[in-house]
Formats: sequence, C-alpha cells, structure tokens
Amino acid sequence: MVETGKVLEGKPPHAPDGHPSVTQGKVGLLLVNLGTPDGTDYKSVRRYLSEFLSDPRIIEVSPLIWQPILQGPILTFRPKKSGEAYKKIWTDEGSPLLVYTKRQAEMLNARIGSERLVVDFAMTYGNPSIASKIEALKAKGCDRIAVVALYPQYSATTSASVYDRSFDALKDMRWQPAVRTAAPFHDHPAYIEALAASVSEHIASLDFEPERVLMSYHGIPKAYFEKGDPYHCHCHKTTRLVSEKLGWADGFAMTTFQSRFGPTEWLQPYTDKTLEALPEQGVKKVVAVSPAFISDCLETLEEIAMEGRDSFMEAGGTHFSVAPCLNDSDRAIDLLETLAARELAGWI
Ligand SMILES: C=CC1=C(C)c2cc3[nH]c(cc4nc(cc5[nH]c(cc1n2)c(C)c5CCC(=O)O)C(CCC(=O)O)=C4C)c(C)c3C=C
Ligand SMILES: [Fe+2]
Ligand SMILES: [Fe+2]
Repeated sequence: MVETGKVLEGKPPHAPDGHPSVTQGKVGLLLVNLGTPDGTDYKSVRRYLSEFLSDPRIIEVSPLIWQPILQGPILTFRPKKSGEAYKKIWTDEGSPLLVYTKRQAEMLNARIGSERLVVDFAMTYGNPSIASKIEALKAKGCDRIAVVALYPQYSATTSASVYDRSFDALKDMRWQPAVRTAAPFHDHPAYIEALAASVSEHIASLDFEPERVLMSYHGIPKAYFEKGDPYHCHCHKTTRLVSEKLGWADGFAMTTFQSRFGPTEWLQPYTDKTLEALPEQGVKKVVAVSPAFISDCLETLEEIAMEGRDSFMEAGGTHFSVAPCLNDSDRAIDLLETLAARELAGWI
C-alpha cells in the first residue's frame, strides 16, 4: 500500500522535554532551469559566467588547464559582449528565463500545491541556487523532494549538472530529505502535444507559409556526443515526433544546433550557417522553433530572433518568424502538471 504521509509541525506528541521542534511529512517539487546573471552589468555577468563555465559538466577540461584560460581572456572579454546581448532582452522584471521559470513554479503551485505539496524553482547557476531552495523546502517540512530539470532532452551538460548540484546540497545536511531526479521528456506525449500545438498555432497566425521549419536546439561539443551523451538522439527524436504529429513531409523540419562556444567542433548542422545558406538554395520563408528551451531566454530572443533573423534576411531571405517557447502559457502549466504527476507517483 502507498504510504500517504502525515504533516507534523512542532514538538512530536509524547516527545520528552528538550526534543527539537520538527516539521515533516511534506513533499517538495523543485523545478530547475539553467540560470541567468543578476543584472546586465559587467560584474554580474562575469560572476554568472565564472560559476557556469567552471562546472566540469560544461567544460570537460582539467581545471589546471581551463581555469587560467577562463579567469584570464574569457572572463576579461566575454562578460562585456554577453552583457550587451542581455541588455537587448532584459525586461522590467529581469531576465526572461528567470521571470518565466518563477511564473511556471507559481502557477503550478497554485494548481497542484497543497498543505502537503510545495512547488518551487531554482537555478543551476546564479540565483536562487539549488542548495538554497533544497534547504528552504526542508525547512518547510519537505522530507521528500522531486527535482525536475526543465530540459526536455537529456544532456550531461545540463540535466546531470542539475542533479549533481542537488546531491552536493545534501552533503552538509544532518537530516537529508529523500531526493528523486526526473527522466527526460523529449518524447513524452504531453511535451510533443504541447510543442506541436504551439508551433502549428504560431504558423497559422502568420501572413506567410513557411517553406521550412528550423528546429534549432542548443548545441554541445561533438566530442561529448561521441563519448555517449544521448542529447543529439533526443533532439532528433523530438523533431521526428513533432513532424509526425503535424503530418509534415520529410525534410520540411530541419534539426540544427546553435550557440557554439570555443574553438572545437560542436554538433552539426549549425543553425547560423544553415540560415545563411538557405536563401541561396531557394528557401526564403522560414519559421524557427526552439525545442530545447521551455522558456524564452538569451539564446532564443537574441541569438535566433535578432542575430538569426538578420543573417537570414541579409543572405536573401524574405520571411522569418520565431515561434515562442511554452513560457507561462496554459500549455506549459498543463505539461508541468503531467510531468509532476509522473515524478511524484507514489509520494502524493
Ligand atoms: C561549453 C559551453 C556550453 C555548453 C556545453 C552549453 C550547453 C547548453 N546550454 C543550454 C541552455 C542555455 N545556455 C544558455 C546560455 C549560455 N550557454 C553557454 C555555454 C554553454 N552551454 C554560455 C557561455 C551561455 C551564456 C550566454 C553567453 O555568454 O553566450 C542559456 C540562456 C541563459 C539566459 O540567461 O537566458 C540557456 C537556457 C542547453 C540546453 C545546453 C545543452 C544541451
Ligand atoms: Fe548554453
Ligand atoms: Fe548564445
């Protein structure tokens, strides 16, 4: 029989004097996305990039070799360039990635939260950190916590870094909560359904018929794929399932990879090179979709919707539109509710 649990707050009944006050019996659901700088200024971006790019899951080079390069040329020049890019997408409420992730957690909590279940969010890098939110959930009485990385496709660079940091946070705790990690959802019917519906709705709203849909995923170094990271296959499966769902002809949707970093080869074909080449091949009307991102962020709003558009139009494209991510739509919250049910099974 499934244990239902009981919320207990304060001194347990029949406990001897001096027994510490305890709060227990609740379940936490922690939604985690990548993270973003606290501001667009040089210092904030530098602090964020330093934490992000020091993660051995992101850069698989010995720190003895990598740290001098990172702390030297990269963190001298990149924060200014990235800060300028962040300025173009920043909102009154802050970074879009943070704003949407916070709203997703609040909306999901309003829908499924209860005296027993608390939904919250954290960021892998920057604020609010995973450790601070695991501590906060524990303090609220959550002795079981399901951590859900908000990446549909699994990659060691992203999903594993979320779970590494979650387990790191437990190291200093005397009374650890039970912690669960979540399976990827690149092929989950609820995700495919939500993505397909949002893309087809976007296409129907346009005043042109796209000749191709570019499914542009964040890239990873090719070497990580060769060492066994399943991300590439997960991306291709998402594209195939969405194409099948929408009855698209073979080749109408293309899988490409964006956001290269550093001099090594990354997964191909590259989004930027593809956008530059398509007009010459006679493809002048394109819709871009970002299936690796649940929420709009720097990579969708600046790299694709601004930089990508400019290079496509300069190369001879005539029509270009970007489908928004699921963000804080009802579809996003429906999807999160389905994923929460899957990950909390047996606990709630
Ligand atoms: C080696 C470097 C990087 C790897 C590997 C990588 C993988 C990866 N990243 C995302 C999602 C996001 N990345 C974002 C920004 C971003 N990514 C890198 C580098 C790597 N990412 C950098 C240096 C940056 C910062 C911006 C910049 O300086 O260009 C973001 C946006 C964050 C925001 O604040 O909006 C997201 C989201 C995935 C899914 C992924 C591998 C699958
Ligand atoms: Fe990235
Ligand atoms: Fe980028």
